[in-house]
Amino acid sequence: MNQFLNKTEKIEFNFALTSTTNMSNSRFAAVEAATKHHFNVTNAVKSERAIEIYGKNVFTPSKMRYYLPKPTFKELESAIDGGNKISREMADFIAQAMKAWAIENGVTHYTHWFQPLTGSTAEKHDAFFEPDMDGSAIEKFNADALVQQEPDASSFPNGGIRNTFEARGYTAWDPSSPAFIFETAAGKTLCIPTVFVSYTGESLDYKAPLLKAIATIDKAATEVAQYFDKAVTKVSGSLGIEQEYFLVDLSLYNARPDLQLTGRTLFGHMSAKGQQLEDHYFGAIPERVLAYMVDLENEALKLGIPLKTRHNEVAPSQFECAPMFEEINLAIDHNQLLMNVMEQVAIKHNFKVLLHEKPYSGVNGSGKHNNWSLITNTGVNLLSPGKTPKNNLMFLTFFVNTIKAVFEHADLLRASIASHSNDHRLGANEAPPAIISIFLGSQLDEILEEVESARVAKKVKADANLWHGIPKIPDLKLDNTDRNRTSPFAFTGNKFEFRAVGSSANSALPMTILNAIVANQLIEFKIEVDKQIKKGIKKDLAILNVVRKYIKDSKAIRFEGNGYSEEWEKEAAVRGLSNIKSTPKALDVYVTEESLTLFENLGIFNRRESEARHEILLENFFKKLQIEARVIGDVVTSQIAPACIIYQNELIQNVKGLKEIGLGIESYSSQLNYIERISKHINLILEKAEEMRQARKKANSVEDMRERAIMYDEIVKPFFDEIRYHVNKLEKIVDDSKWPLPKLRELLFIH
Ligand SMILES: NC(=O)CC[C@H](N)C(=O)O
Repeated sequence: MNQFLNKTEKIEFNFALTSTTNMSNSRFAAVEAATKHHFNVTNAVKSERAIEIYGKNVFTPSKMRYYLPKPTFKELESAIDGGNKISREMADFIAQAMKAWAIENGVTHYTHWFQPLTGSTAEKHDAFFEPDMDGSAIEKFNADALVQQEPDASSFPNGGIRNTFEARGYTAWDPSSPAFIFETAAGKTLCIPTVFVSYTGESLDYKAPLLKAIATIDKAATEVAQYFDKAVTKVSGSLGIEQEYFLVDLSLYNARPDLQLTGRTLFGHMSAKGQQLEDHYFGAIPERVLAYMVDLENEALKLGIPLKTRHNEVAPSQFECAPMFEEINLAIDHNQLLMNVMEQVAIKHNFKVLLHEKPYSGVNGSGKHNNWSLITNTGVNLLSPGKTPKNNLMFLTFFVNTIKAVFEHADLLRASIASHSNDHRLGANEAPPAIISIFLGSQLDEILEEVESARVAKKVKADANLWHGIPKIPDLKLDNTDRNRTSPFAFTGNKFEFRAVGSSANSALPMTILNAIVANQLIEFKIEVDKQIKKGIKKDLAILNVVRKYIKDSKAIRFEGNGYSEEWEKEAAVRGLSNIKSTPKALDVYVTEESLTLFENLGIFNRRESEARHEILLENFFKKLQIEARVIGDVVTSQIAPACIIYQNELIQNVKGLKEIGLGIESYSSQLNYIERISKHINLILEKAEEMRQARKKANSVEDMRERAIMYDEIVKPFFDEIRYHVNKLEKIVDDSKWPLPKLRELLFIH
């Protein structure tokens, strides 16, 4: 019948459905509002032509060229390309150009835009406006304002780095990521990407170490690439970030304190229909969601974020967007910015975007798959099998060095993706497990077997032309390579896909670690190869010898099978691979002597920075659990238990009435059973909530941050599922009209 109604009638029809229910219940008010939102999809949003709006709000090189004197522009270009320092004088020119461009575009304020260790981005706006001596006003922005600002470092996570007497921190301009205009209904702000460091120079953000890792891998990879091609003078990482997310109606979200405060549902009986029919993945995008996506894409494109792909993901109400590849630092800035834009645009559509890795237990979680590769200044993708045998050896070199790096430092990669929220996702419903392994695909797996075999070595030695001995690697088409969703680190034809990264994470951390360990591996590789060359072994053979050795050494990390299976967990243990399931323990590796030395040698983190970061991550972990525990306590005592008691009282009245009119126990035995069950579950949730509070108190009394985080994980967190279990039982028996929280079926299916 629905299909014959027009939109207004549909809305009225739906009101009629809900109006019989208890409207004083905020859940039903939310359901009603969500239904309205569903039927009021705005048609005002239209896909704009990408080539017309792309980069409109970005101070791109072409805009700079327009605003800058020619020699200054040339100087700036080579400074950015070569990673050289920009002089004060040049910075002043750039500041003037930026100001002119921004003001012409209606911008009133500017801000340094940085990525402190809170996980979100930070900004502090200043107006261009300044009063002049004569009582009028001018608009001012100069090199000082562009290059460096001084936010108070003590109010950001700093892991004890700041001295009590010196709370200052500095943000410093990152010229390799272009300034952009962030536009909201309230106005426009010029945002200048910056790093954030303490007064004493230690990094307090995600970007500074990433930039160091990028420089380190550039140097290490360039030196190795020069074995094959002297024209290579620079190697950059490229990154394509797939972003998974959930959308939930804003009214329903606002009626769920758990979603509001923790980003995930802490209670909720699974909807009878979830993802079991596999009918959502790649399905037709719901109209309201498509309107959101189009709006998001328009805004992202204006900011120079090259969004290209959109689709439904596996779980109901789960979606994905993905941009084209970009240089790593830019890709990460864009992803951070994208997450902000996603939230901003969602509100306009009465949606809330959930970036949490596991908003709903029982359906798929969300990842942020990081597709990483290395590209030379000559345009060669070092992880793409080449057309010539010589290129094949180059490919094998970088491919095998990456595998070896992951093998040697799997625990660091595991730590780089560890968070309280990703703990719920790893190993649950289609997400990669906590065991780091690499999937290569059968073709490449076989090729490595062959390269490793003595047969190839003999052939190569016998053949004057070394290249002919190396097995030919066919031109791999992306679509031809097999896929393995169960692998945390999968090769996909011309790049590695680090799938274990969580949807809410800042990719800078996993990318800092990945680039650092691969750089370190390449440095070691070069030392070994050079040693052999010195001994008189031909360069190509020396390379092949070390590659073969690495293939052998790193075998244990390669796994082609089902990463979800129990057998893999057992086999991984036999192979000696770690399976660290909880964050506080996964983080230990950051402060082992080996890691401290590694990061120090590579110039990425000094000891103090590593230790501070470790502490910040632990603190963040336990605080997030602390918030979840508090929300659970509040909701069960002030919403769930009272609602259940009201229903229980109705049942009691019913039983009394039936008794009064002379009916026997057989007429109200079910009611009695319900009354008892409700009492049992209410008592349990209230008791458990109190026990959980005591456990929290105990954990809070522990000084050592690691110990405290572990206690939260081991003695507080287990209550969450226990309480959830009983709440879900109650949800099933209590009168639907009295249930105070929007149910999962409503959260997942009204959009
Ligand atoms: N289709 C997919 O790729 C599922 C990925 C899954 N959502 C994850 O958490 O990584």
